[in-house]
Amino acid sequence: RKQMKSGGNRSKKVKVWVRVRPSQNFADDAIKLDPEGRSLQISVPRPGGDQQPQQRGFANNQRSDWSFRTDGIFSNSSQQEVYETVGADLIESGLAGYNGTIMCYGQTGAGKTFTITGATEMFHNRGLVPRALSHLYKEIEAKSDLAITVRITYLEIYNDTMLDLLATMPDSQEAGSPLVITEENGGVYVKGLNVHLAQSEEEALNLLFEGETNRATAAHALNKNSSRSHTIFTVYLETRSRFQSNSKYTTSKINFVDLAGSERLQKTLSTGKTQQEASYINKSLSFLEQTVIALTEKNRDHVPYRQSKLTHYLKDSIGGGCKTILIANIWGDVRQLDETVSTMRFAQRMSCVASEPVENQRTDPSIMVKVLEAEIAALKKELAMHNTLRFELRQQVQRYIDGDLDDIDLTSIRQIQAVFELNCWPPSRPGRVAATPPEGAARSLGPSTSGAQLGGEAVGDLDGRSFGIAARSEVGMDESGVFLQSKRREAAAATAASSKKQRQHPLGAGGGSSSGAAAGADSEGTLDAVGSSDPAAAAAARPGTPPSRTQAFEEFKKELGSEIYRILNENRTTMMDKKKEYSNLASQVNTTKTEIDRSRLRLDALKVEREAQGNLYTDEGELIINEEEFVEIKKLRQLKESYKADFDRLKELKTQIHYCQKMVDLTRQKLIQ
Ligand SMILES: Nc1ncnc2c1ncn2[C@@H]1O[C@H](COP(=O)(O)OP(=O)(O)OP(=O)(O)O)[C@@H](O)[C@H]1O
Repeated sequence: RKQMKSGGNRSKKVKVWVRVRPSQNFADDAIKLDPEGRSLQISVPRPGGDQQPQQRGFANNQRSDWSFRTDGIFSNSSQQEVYETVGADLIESGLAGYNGTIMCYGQTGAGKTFTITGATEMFHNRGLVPRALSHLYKEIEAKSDLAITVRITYLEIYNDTMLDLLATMPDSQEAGSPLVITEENGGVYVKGLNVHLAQSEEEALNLLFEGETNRATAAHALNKNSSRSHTIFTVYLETRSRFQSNSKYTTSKINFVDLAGSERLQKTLSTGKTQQEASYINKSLSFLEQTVIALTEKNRDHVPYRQSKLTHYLKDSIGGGCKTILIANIWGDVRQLDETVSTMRFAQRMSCVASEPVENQRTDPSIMVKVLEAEIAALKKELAMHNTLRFELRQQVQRYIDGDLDDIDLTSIRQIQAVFELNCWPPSRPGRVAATPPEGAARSLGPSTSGAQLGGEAVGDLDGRSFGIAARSEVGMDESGVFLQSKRREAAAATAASSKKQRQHPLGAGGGSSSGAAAGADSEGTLDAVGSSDPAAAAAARPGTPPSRTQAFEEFKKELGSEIYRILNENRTTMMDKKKEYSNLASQVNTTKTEIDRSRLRLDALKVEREAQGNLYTDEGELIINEEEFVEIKKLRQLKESYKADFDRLKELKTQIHYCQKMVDLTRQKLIQ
C-alpha cells in the first residue's frame, strides 16, 4: 500500500479538498472514502486479474493500493456546503487584503465547472463564483466604514492563447493587440485584459454570465458540455477607510480557476478540433504539474512558470503569499479509476506546496501628501498665532514699563513664559513684577531653555512646576492636534469620483493600457456538440459532412434538447416561484408600511392626549406612560423589525430573480445554438 501523505505542517501548505461526483456506478469496492479521517483509499485490480487493461485502465502497474490524505472530502455535499467550507473564507480574507485562489482540477466530466460556476444548472446548484459574489456584496454593505472597490476580469486560455471573455461587454475596449502577461511588483496581470468595475452584485453577475456565454465548450463522449479551455474569473478588491486622512489601504485578488479536464482520447472519442483542443489541454496540465513539482522541491531555484500561459498567469496564485485551495474533482465511476488516481496524485503534490498568505497593505502617496500638506498648513497657522501673541505681549510689557499699564493681563502659563522670553524683561519699574520666580526653579530649567533665564536669574512658573520648552510644546501639540482633526475631516469630504471603466492595472498601479483582446470563443465549438456522444453522429457533425437539418434536429432533441428543455423548465419554474414570493412579499411589505404609518399616527395622538393631561414622572425622573401607549410602542417596534426583515428578503429575492433570468436566457440561448 502506497501511503501518500500531505506535507508536514498543514497550516502553511496549499489546502486540498476532494469533491466526488455522484455516480450510479460508483466503484464501492475500489474507492473507500473516509470523510471523518479525511482520507481516501483506492484499490486498483492488479495486472493479470480478470479484467482487461482498458477496463482497469490503470497505467501504473507497480501499485495497486493507494492511500491519500486530504484536508477534507466533499461527498454528496451541497453547493452551499462547499461554498461555506472553502469559499467564504477567501472572500473574508480578500477583504482583509489577502490574495486567494480556488482551483478545480480533475478529469473531464468530474464536476469542475459545476463546482466553480454551476452555470446553466438550477438556481440552488449555482456554484462558488455566484455565491462568492453574493457574500462579497453583503459584506460590503455591512462594512459601511470602508470604501471597497470591486473590479473583475474573466480570462480564458484556449489552445495556449489568452482571450478576454468580457471583450463583448459594451464598455470594453475594442480588441486590438494580443493579451500579454506582465509582472509588476511581484504581481502578475494581463496587459490588454478589460478590467470592469462592478458596483453591485447584479453588475458582477452580468459579467459572469457574459463570460459564460463566450467560453469555449464542446461535447464528447464523457461530457456533453465540456470546457475546452481554462478559465480564470478574478475579483480584485481594494479596501480603503472612508476617512481620507488614512493613507493605508489593502488590495487583493481572488482567482476562481476552472481548469479544462484532462482526457484520454480513447475514452472521450474526440476527433478533429476537439482532439486538437484535448492535446493542448493535456499539455498545459502537464506543465502545471511540472510547475507544482518544482515548487515542492527543496533548493530548487528555477520554477518553469513561463512554459505555458496558464502557469505564467498563476505564478503569484499557487501557494507562496496566496491562500490557495485546490479542489480535486473525482468521478468515482468504476471506469474512471485510473483518472481518479492520477487526479489524487496531482492533488497530493499540490498539498506539499508552501502557502503563507501575506497581507497586501499599501500607502496612497497622494493621500499622504495631502495629510502632510494639512499638517504644514496647521503648523504655519500656529506659528503665525504664536508671533501675534508675542507681538501683543511685547506691546503690553512696553506699556507696563512705560507706566501706561498697571498690570499685564496674563491668563496662561504660556503667556507668562512668553513674557520671560521677551528681551525687554525685567522691567525697570521696581516693585511691579507680576510673576516672581520661585526659588529653585533654576534647577528645573535645562540648558536648552534659552530665554528662560534673564539677567542671570532663573525663572519658573507660578505653581512650582518648571515650564521649559517641553511643557510649551505639549500645549502646542494638543492644539495642533485638534486643528488637524478638523482639517482631516475637511479632506475626507473631498473624495474623488472614480471612473467606471478601468483600463489600467487592476490594483491601480498603472500600466495595462494597451487595447483589449480578440473577442470570445469560437462558435463552432458548440456546433460540434450536436449529437457527438454517438460516434456516427459525431462523424456526421465533422466539417465537410454536415447532417441534414431534420436529422440534426432529431439528434439534438434526443441527445441534448430534452435535457436542456428540462433545465430550462426548472429554471423557469424556480424563477416564477421566486417572482411569486417577491410579489407576495412586496404586498406584505406595503401592508406593514401602512400599519407602521397608522401606528405612528396613533402614538402621536396618544402623546398629545397624555401631554394635555399633564406628563407624570417616576421618582427617578422617567416618564410614565399608560398601557395603551406602551402596547402601541411595542407594536410599532415589532412592525419595524418585520418591515426590515421583509425588505432585506425582497432585496435578496430581486438579485436571485435576476440570476434566474440570466440562467433562463443562457439555457434558451443554448437551445437555439
Ligand atoms: N457534485 C455534483 N452533483 C451533481 N452533478 C454533478 C456534480 N458534479 C458534476 N455533475 C454533473 O456532471 C456533469 C459534468 O460536470 P462538469 O461539466 O462540471 O465537468 P467538468 O469537470 O467541468 O468537465 P470538463 O473538464 O469536460 O469541462 C454536469 O452535467 C454536472 O451537472
